[in-house]
Amino acid sequence: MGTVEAANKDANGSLLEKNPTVVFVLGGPGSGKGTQCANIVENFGYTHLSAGDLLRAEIKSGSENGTMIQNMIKEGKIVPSEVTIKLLQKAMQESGNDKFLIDGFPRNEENRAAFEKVTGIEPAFVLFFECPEEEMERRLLSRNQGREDDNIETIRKRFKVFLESSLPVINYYDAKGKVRKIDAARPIEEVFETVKGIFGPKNEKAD
Ligand SMILES: Nc1ncnc2c1ncn2[C@@H]1O[C@H](COP(=O)(O)OP(=O)(O)OP(=O)(O)O)[C@@H](O)[C@H]1O
Ligand SMILES: Nc1ccn([C@H]2C[C@H](O)[C@@H](COP(=O)(O)O)O2)c(=O)n1
Ligand SMILES: [Mg+2]
Repeated sequence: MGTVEAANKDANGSLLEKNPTVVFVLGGPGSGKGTQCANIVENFGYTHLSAGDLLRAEIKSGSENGTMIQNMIKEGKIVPSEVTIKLLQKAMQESGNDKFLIDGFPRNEENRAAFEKVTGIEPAFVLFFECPEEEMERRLLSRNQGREDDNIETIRKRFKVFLESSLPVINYYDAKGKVRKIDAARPIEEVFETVKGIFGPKNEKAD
C-alpha cells in the first residue's frame, strides 16, 4: 500500500473497510435538505450528518476553533475543509453505520477535493434540492430555530456563496451523471415522494 493510501486508511480507521455508501445532499439554504434527510433516515436507515449542525455543535463545545467557525457562519462563509472533514469523519466512525447522508457538504471545490483525497470516498449519488431564492428566503425567515445566520443580511450572503461556490460542485457531479435533481419548491410530502423514488423500494426499511 502507498504512503498516501496508508495514511488515509489510518485516518479513516475502520471506515473504509466498511465500504460506506455516501449520498451528498445539496441545495440552497432553506431548500429543505435537513427536513428531507429526517424522512430518509426514518425510511431507509441512513445516518444523517449535517455539516452545518456539526459546526454549530463544535462552537457550543467550546473548541479552540469555535470563534473562527462562529464568525464564518455569521458571514455566510465556508469553514476550511480541514475542520469540517475531521468532524464528518469522527461522526461517521462513531455512528457504527455504513450508509450516510452528508448534508450541506461539499459546499465548494476545496471541500469536494479535500474530502475525496482524505477519505478516498466517492458519493454513490448527489441529491440536489432545487428551489427558487424567494421561496428559500421565506422559509429561512420563518424557521424560528434561533440560528444566528437566519437574518436577511446573512441569508443574502449565503445565497451568493451558494451560487458562486456550491453550484459548481453540483455541476461537477452532474457531468459525472451523479446528480438527482429534485423540485424542492413543492410541499414537504410531495418532495419526499420523489425522494423515495430515487432511493427505491428495495432500500426501504422493513417495519
Ligand atoms: N417543502 C417545503 N415546503 C415548505 N416548507 C419547508 C419545506 N421543506 C422545508 N421547509 C421548512 O423550511 C425551513 C428550512 O428547511 P430545512 O431546515 O430543512 O432547510 P435546509 O436546506 O436544511 O436549510 P439550511 O441550509 O439553512 O440548513 C424549515 O422551517 C422547514 O420546516
Ligand atoms: N460544508 C460546510 C457546511 C456548512 N458550513 C457553514 C457555513 C454555512 O452557511 C453554515 C450553515 O450550514 P447549513 O446548516 O445551512 O447547511 O455552516 C461550512 O462552512 N461548510
Ligand atoms: Mg440544514
